[in-house]
Amino acid sequence: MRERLVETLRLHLVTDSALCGERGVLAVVEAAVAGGVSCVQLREKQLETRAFVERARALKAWLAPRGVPLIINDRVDVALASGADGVHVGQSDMAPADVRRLMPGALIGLSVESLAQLEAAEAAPVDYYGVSPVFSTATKADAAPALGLAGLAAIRARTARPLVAIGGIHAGNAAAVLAAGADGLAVVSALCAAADPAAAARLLSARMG
Ligand SMILES: Cc1ncc(COP(=O)(O)OP(=O)(O)O)c(N)n1
Ligand SMILES: Cc1ncsc1CCOP(=O)(O)O
Ligand SMILES: [Mg+2]
Repeated sequence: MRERLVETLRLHLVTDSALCGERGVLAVVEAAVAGGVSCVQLREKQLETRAFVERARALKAWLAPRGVPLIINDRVDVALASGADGVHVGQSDMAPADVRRLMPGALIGLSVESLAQLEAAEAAPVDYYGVSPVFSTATKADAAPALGLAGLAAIRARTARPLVAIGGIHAGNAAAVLAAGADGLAVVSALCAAADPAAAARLLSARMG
């Protein structure tokens, strides 16, 4: 069961519509999945609710027949309305226990930015942690200070739960992040800003061994 979950979380595309540009989010998702992405998180910070639900439904309709789960960032209402597979919440978003009550069978991720947060998170009903951010990143302006590989390793040493590393990850450092204890990698700019997201996903997958 854990192995199956880890396989699902292995290479996680987190979308950014500005970085996807005129190609659109769906086209970038399609290319990234063709290149080996195993899970997609739809992250929309500006979109109005109705458009967010419509985009989520369109992604879900394309991803479901391909067996790739769709996770919604922040918004349980959007996840429920679109039939998404899961929700990713951070430390100030809806509490995981409330997400679990609303979506009992969902895949739930929680961001962990420090050892203190990890200690509190261990009692939460979640499936994986987003270890955030491993490296500094321009993609998220309000990200916590970077943990570095040593910070990731310290979290690895204190939990058996699956860890998805995020923040500044690309083909050049993917192997080192896995070696420090991550089970999966989540990337935004390395895929959404790539000229060829399918080739970028293939390269990342190859570097992950
Ligand atoms: C896999 C993964 N890990 C961490 C995050 C960050 O979530 P959060 O801290 O809630 O910040 P926002 O993404 O909402 O800006 C994530 N999205 N995915
Ligand atoms: C959403 C998010 N959460 C923590 S860092 C981050 C952004 C990661 O973006 P990138 O992969 O471009 O560094
Ligand atoms: Mg959030």
